[in-house]
Amino acid sequence: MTAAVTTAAARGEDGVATSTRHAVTLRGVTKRYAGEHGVLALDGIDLQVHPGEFVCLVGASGCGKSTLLNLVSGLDDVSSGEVGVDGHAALMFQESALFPWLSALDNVATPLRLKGVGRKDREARAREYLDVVHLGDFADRRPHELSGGMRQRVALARTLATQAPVLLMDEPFGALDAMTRDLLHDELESIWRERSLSVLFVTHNVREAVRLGDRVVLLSSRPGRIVKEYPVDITRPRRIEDSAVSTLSGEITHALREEVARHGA
Ligand SMILES: Nc1ncnc2c1ncn2[C@@H]1O[C@H](COP(=O)(O)OP(=O)(O)OP(=O)(O)O)[C@@H](O)[C@H]1O
Repeated sequence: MTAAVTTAAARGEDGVATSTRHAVTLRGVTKRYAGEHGVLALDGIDLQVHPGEFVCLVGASGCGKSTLLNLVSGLDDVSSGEVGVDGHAALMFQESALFPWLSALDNVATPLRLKGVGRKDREARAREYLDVVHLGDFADRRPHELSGGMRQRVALARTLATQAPVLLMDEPFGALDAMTRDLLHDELESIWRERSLSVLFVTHNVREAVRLGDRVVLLSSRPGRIVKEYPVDITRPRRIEDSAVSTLSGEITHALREEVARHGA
């Protein structure tokens, strides 16, 4: 599913709004889940995404990547610190979670319907977004009639239909084969540039992070803390197999391995 939130200003732990100049801002964010053992998922996260920037977040399984996106999207609340989004943010998941009984067109039109956009308008706009992801000829198909890659394209079109300037992407291509993923990297990159979006993209795949990101942020094992940020100064367009992508991916993977070993995960 796609969750869209509007956050005019940062939300602090006390619920008091403060202004933000970045697309996404996290200041001293800590998240502890309630329960008998009170899992500390994130600890003291300071992170900004600049307007128009593509930031990738990598880290070991369970380090709190999804938790961080949920906090930014407003699906969950911080335990302390503050999180802010300048405008709207839309969240896209690994599993497209399309409504199986709706056509591709109606799936994409759903956020517009929820916003109260009339039928004719929302169908015209949903067609436009399906064209953006090259699925204009598949508007009437239902999810089970589409491949995994096509379903993720529909989910991407639905996320874009929210018209959010900030995209939060939680392993959106994790379940796809390498070739399809490669195509979707190209498509996402051109959509991001054409629409000047700000993207916070979570992945397990360090190469994917270096292929896509302006910056890669490495999180430690639980509790998630920022270990290091890597600017990616590799000229675009990039290919995942480029030697410069391999070299930086190797460096980040080495740091990630050390991090995992330190925590005995
Ligand atoms: N609702 C919850 N209640 C209690 N603990 C939770 C909850 N959601 C997540 N956790 C715990 O918080 C930690 C961080 O989880 P999260 O899903 O954010 O990690 P992740 O980095 O996205 O993991 P993965 O890479 O495996 O998807 C994990 O230890 C997880 O078990």
